[in-house]
Amino acid sequence: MYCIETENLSHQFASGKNILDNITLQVPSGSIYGFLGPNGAGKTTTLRLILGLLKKQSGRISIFGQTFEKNRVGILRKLGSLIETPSLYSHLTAAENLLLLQRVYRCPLERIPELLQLVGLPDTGKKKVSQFSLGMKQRLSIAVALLNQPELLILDEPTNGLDPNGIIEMRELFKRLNQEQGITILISSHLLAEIEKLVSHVGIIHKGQLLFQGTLQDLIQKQQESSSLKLSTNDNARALHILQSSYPEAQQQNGKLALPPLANAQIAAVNRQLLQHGLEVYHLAIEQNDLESIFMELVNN
Ligand SMILES: Nc1ncnc2c1ncn2[C@@H]1O[C@H](COP(=O)(O)OP(=O)(O)OP(=O)(O)O)[C@@H](O)[C@H]1O
Repeated sequence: MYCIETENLSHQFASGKNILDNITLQVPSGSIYGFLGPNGAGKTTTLRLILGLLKKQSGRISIFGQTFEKNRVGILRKLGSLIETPSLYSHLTAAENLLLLQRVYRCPLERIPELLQLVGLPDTGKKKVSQFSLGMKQRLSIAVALLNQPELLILDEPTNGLDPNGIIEMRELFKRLNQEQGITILISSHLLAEIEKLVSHVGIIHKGQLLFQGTLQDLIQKQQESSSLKLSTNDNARALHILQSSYPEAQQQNGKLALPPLANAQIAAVNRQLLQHGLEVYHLAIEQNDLESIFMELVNN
């Protein structure tokens, strides 16, 4: 069952250009779904449409199995979000900010110190939000998003402005919320490396088109399929000529020769063949693209 499902979601701003083109997003219940794409890809626009912050032009959006337009209030009650700049009262403290919303949501008062502890802001006391760093504001905004005990969290680049330690802490927090409280999390980022240790599912968007959607495992599978046997010798041009008789797909790549991934016996045969032709083999190894290069490959094609 999908917690969020969009079907053929398209969007244009005044320029008339399609910013989103038939996006069919499927976020499984209980997942941590990484929504990835470079700057300007259309991530925020998609998330704003899902949250009803932008008026939908075409396509279908369902959340918790319900059509968004028909069940807006019920859906929003079970959802927490952090989109773009957090809206906080800068002349109030962290606890005062939460207190205001605690009254709106009518949740227990004890939830405030609990949440401040959870997001790593237990000691800000009388400090006003105007004196907070960007990272502290991000943490407080996450506390705000968690106040109504949501079943679904939608977070747009939530680690923006955090230092490396803060990023790790946030990642741990999101993991805990997912594992211990079963909260489904949709999180956007332009850096795969930042979320690959966190997510169970990935969607990759570029220029308004969804280029890939699947489990992280599916993406890793893609990575393994794109591995290659790399070698270098004292005369790569001659080695290439020799190898192309058995492997026509062999090619030069960044100063090395690249062949499809081979089994050990075939690798040994390649080595023997080159030695028999009097070549010196300096390097012979299977190299895997890292996930980041798979992402860049998808985006650049
Ligand atoms: N209100 C708007 N009016 C016109 N164009 C807009 C508006 N909002 C976004 N865009 C354009 O839509 C495209 C997608 O923007 P969006 O903010 O959704 O991308 P993004 O993937 O979230 O990027 P980033 O990581 O930089 O936030 C961009 O080309 C942007 O300039």
